[in-house]
Amino acid sequence: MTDKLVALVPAAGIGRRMGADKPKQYLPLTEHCILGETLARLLAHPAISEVVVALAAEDPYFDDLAQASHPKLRTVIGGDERADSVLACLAAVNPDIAPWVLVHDAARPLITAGDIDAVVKAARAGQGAILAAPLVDTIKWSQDGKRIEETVPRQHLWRALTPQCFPTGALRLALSEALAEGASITDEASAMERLGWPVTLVKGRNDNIKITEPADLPLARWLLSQQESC
Ligand SMILES: Nc1ccn([C@@H]2O[C@H](COP(=O)(O)OP(=O)(O)OP(=O)(O)O)[C@@H](O)[C@H]2O)c(=O)n1
Ligand SMILES: C[C@](O)(CO)[C@H](O)COP(=O)(O)O
Repeated sequence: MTDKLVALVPAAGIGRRMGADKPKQYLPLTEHCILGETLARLLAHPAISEVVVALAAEDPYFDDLAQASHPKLRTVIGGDERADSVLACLAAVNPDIAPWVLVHDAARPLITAGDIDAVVKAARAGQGAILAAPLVDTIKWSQDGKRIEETVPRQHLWRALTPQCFPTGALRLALSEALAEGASITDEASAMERLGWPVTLVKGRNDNIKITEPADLPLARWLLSQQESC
């Protein structure tokens, strides 16, 4: 891997669905909180030269993290939506120096070096790639969330995960345009898809969960113990 690769970490969310007394990324997980564990893994990866983290304005927690003063780490102020936070990170990256970025949710602390390598390799072999997981359940469509309208074929459906790896300049353009046009953008690939950009799917590990609700915390701790015994 030759070109400089910068990791962008949106970490400015409030964790509404977690319903804790602080944003979920600061809840304890290992010896680190969720964000600390995510950053420790990204900072330890040899292909990642820098990590840019988007934080909420006046975040009172970040400075207490062990990783806060790491020389490879920079912080920016995030925005109202995840895409605004990613765009704020992108504004801090020079595409001439770092032509590729790797966007990874703070809330996915179980990311492994192997999955990072796989998505970066696929991205560079094409024009961008994301980790994803094929759906394994039978899928129902319901308008009102009560009565089933139909069963949807699942064979072409995937769940988008992170990291997602794209050329820096193209991603900045795609996100800026999408937000300017009021599109709902919940991951980087969806901004690139709007421009007809080819995005490669890379099957990721099942343990790369996004910690979203209270039950995800004990699950994440158990998955972590299984990674440690691998
Ligand atoms: N304005 C926002 C919203 C989200 N995020 C980040 O985007 C990632 C994925 O978002 P999600 O898991 O949905 O986190 P929250 O938005 O905090 O959760 P909720 O939707 O339950 O409030 C998280 O690392 C979160 O901190 C962000 O940087 N800026
Ligand atoms: C990017 C993402 O992690 C893909 O699964 C996810 O879309 C971000 O979380 P959100 O709940 O959609 O903001």
